[in-house]
Amino acid sequence: MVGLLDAVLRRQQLLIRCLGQHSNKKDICNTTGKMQSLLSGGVPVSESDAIRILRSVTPSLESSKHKGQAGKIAIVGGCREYTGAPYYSAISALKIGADLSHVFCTQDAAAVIKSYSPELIVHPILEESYNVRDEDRKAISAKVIAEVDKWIERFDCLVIGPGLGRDPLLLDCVSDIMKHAKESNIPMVIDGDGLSLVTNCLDLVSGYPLAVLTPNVNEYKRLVQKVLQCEVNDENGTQQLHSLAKGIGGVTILRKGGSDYITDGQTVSAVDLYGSPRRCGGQGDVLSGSVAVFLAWARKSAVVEKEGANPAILGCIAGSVLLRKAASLAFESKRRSTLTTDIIEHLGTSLEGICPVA
Ligand SMILES: NC(=O)C1=CN([C@@H]2O[C@H](COP(=O)(O)OP(=O)(O)OC[C@H]3O[C@@H](n4cnc5c(N)ncnc54)[C@H](OP(=O)(O)O)[C@@H]3O)[C@@H](O)[C@H]2O)[C@@H](O)CC1
Ligand SMILES: Nc1ncnc2c1ncn2[C@@H]1O[C@H](COP(=O)(O)OP(=O)(O)OP(=O)(O)O)[C@@H](O)[C@H]1O
Ligand SMILES: [Mg+2]
Repeated sequence: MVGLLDAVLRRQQLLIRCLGQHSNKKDICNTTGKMQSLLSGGVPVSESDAIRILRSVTPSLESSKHKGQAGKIAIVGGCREYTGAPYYSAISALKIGADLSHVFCTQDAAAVIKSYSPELIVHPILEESYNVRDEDRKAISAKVIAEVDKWIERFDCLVIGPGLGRDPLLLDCVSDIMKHAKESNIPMVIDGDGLSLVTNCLDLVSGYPLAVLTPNVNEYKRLVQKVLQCEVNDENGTQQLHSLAKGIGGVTILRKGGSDYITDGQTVSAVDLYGSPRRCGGQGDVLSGSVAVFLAWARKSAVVEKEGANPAILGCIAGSVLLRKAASLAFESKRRSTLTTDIIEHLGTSLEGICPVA
């Protein structure tokens, strides 16, 4: 993989981070067969590279391990309007192999999310403005952060934003949660309404290498406008993505779309393995939960601890590849009626196909 990255990225004078053995450019073009769909300069991750990355970060299952060692993930999201998004993200984390998955959401959302699955640990602690008198806002914010603080150090990764909504009081509380997570060195995957919060307050993530932003087309456009003060330009797409990551400062960005582009401001990788033509809502939420697990696993893997690879990049590549494999399997059987819940049902078999349990 590294040889290919070198060959293509040297043109852009980007610093390459080494992950292992490389195949050559021709092999990778043949494997993906989609070079023309990539932004110029984006480096496609071949199927064999993807498999190597997934295997390098996925931990073995051993009877000596205790509950929690395979990952404790928390989703901050879920409000009156949206209960599906935090559920998709949280259940995906469990289906991939995390041991515990928590959801911090509003009271309205909590009972609904619990009813989807007994596997999730749901904390009904967030508050929206409509439910709170002005004079109580400060006390409510303090209560929310105190509740989250009881747990935060135990988590291996937070996902901020799936179905969070845009209520100002709620977003103020989530800003505080993010500040505490940063102080405690907890990785954060930021998606959906979390990205709207971050776009309006870049300080929440800037300079934090354990932050991963996963914008869709709209979220990316708003980030580019805010940070680079220009419009999205796909003619120069790789360079623009690179500039965006640099502009925010030290975060990793996964730009979602027909191909997923991933950068930490140094390398730009592209995942364009075939997924599914169904664009049902919720696939980005599955991705956020998946990236959270793989990022948490990657931090403890030899490729990060001994070779110094960036766990955020590995987590993004692994999450993107697995989602696409699962979407492809779901589409094979469900065709036009494929839904996000069908894709979630294929996460386990997709990972088992690549990293079988010994
Ligand atoms: N079941 C649930 O609970 C789910 C809840 N979710 C939660 O919803 C919240 C808001 O997230 P979001 O993604 O809907 O908001 P945003 O990015 O503003 O997009 C809004 C509009 O942009 C457009 N549009 C989208 N893609 C486009 C494209 N490729 N190219 C062009 N246009 C495109 C499209 O507009 P339209 O086509 O309708 O005009 C779309 O409707 C957030 O909390 C999220 O987590 C979701 O996770 C889904 C499952
Ligand atoms: N045109 C496409 N072709 C193939 N795969 C795509 C395409 N667009 C998105 N995807 C895949 O779907 C995943 C989710 O991307 P999407 O742009 O739908 O996110 P989103 O809008 O945040 O989703 P959500 O509905 O969960 O909010 C991406 O990781 C990507 O792999
Ligand atoms: Mg989304």
